[in-house]
Amino acid sequence: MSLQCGIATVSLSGTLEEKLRAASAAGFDGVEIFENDLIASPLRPREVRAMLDDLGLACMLYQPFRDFEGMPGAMRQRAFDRAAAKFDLMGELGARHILVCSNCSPHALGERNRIIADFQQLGAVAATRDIIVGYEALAWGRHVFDHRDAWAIVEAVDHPNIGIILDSFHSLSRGIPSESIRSIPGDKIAFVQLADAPKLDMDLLYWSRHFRNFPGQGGLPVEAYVAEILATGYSGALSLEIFNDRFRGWSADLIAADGLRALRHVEDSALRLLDRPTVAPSPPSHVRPEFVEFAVDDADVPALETMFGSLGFIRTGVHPAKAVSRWQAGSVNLVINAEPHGFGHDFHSVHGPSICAVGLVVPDRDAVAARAAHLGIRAVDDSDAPGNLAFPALRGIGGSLVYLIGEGEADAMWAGEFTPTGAPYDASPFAIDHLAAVVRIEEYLSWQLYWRSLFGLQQSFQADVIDPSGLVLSQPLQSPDGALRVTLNASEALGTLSSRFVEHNLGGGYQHIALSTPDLLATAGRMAVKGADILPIPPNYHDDIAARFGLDDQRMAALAQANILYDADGTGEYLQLYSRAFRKRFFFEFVERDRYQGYGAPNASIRLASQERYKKAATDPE
Ligand SMILES: O=C(O)c1ccc(O)c(O)c1
Ligand SMILES: [Mg+2]
Repeated sequence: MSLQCGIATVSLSGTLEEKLRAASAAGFDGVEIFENDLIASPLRPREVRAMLDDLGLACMLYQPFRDFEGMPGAMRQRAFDRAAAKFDLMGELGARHILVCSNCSPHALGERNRIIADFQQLGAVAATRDIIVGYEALAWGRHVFDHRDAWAIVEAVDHPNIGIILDSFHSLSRGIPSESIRSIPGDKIAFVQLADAPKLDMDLLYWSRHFRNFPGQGGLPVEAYVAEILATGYSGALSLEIFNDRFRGWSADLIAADGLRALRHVEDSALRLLDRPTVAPSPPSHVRPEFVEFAVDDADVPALETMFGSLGFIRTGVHPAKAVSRWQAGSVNLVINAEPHGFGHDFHSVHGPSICAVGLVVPDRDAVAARAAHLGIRAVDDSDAPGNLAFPALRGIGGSLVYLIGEGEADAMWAGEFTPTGAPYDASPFAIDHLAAVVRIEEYLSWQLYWRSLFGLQQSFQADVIDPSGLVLSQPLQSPDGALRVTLNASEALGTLSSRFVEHNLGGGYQHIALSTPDLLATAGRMAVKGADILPIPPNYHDDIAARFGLDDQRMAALAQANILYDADGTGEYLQLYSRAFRKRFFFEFVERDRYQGYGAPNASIRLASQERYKKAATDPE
């Protein structure tokens, strides 16, 4: 079962025409016409209707109609006159449903019987025009600000043309229990608007008007909210109503495509909560990284091999016919792709030396591919696939690829692609801890939705990191068992390392790979012997750590000498060491994680300041 999908025009950037085209191109069934978008448009309502018909979009809702119920004296008649004018307009527009949001006017009377009587009278007018009026409790309404009160009113009104409109933001921002929806019969729900939002402690109106985002991009329990709505038997549309400053400043087409993905995802999750059949396979129960592929050219290969070797990797395989090699340490596989043709080459031409693909192991790769298709995530077909890896690949961050490898298929893949070098294999005991990507600020929420909807990753708290040149946002995402961790970083400030990366790379991409090791001091010692190029950390930092955590002098001296960063979260400890970047692009982090759940956020600004010192180093090749 799938409900119709809608989006409010206020969610998208551009003119009304651009908004409608974007909604149609993304595959929505209809739109909510937001009044301001219509008022500001040169198109007359009939022309909008014609355009909607051409685009195959329904006009699902006209909204908002403000300050209607409980108006005193002459203002009451004005409210009814305004309503009649809007009903006329709806006739031209082809809209059957209108949203009346709870009154915010200081003049509004909170008298319940008056409010009920007003809606009964409005229902009578609406009935003559076959219009359905939905009453929405704004979280900041003057007298009605809770959907339970709105429902009590609608129930008492008891008119077939008056229903309730549920908007997840208004309910969930106030922490109203979603179970309260159970008492509403599905056919009294006139319409459903969905929005998520980051958890912020903020004035409700400001939070709603600037920070809403798509379900699956924020921190509100929208899935359970939708499950309660579906359980009522509601059969109308699910529609996105997002007020977000970044959405207003970004491509309507990209935002609309994300919106449809978000709706499909939230409906799928809600059906799963209800144990009902769904259209798409579930997110994989387990996902872990198997390899990271680097696109370089011939000239880069010696330097990259020197870097990998100095960090403790060993070349264990070479492709029999291609300039492709496999490097291993512990369970980590790195692939160097310097082929003069194919995907890696094309990627390098655009982005320079960079990470062009990651390989992820999942229990059932066809199921993940089918889920991706349902979510509108593009698969890369065989003809443009790099090399001849016989695995489905999906479009990933910055145009890189995500290879899907079935559980138990990796060994055959390596054996089929690479001739072993026979190099003695006593490499460092590394495992991939996390993949750190940097994306444009406008795409920051988009990539969160990608990882959450497709792979079921969960978000933890966003860190605000201070780069010497501005603020960087960092959002960790991880699979429920912690086997795949991704951090997404983005910055509005032009000079930050994140922004410089996006600029040099011509778009987002993976900036560093964090590898875990059971003994970071020993690892650092081995790297020092091999001449690894490590990011120096200033002594002031270690003086502070010594004072803050009371570590003993000997241990502190060893960490300082090895340029290791330290953090503790009350449960466990986290040690971090960074390589210098390769050609100012990507770098490695090495971590020792002892029951610690975070990513060393307090150290990020120290690391960024240390990297900043190399920003303009004259000796660097780029
Ligand atoms: O912010 C507002 O005023 C507003 C208007 C209409 C809505 O449906 C809504 O949820 C909020
Ligand atoms: Mg709303």
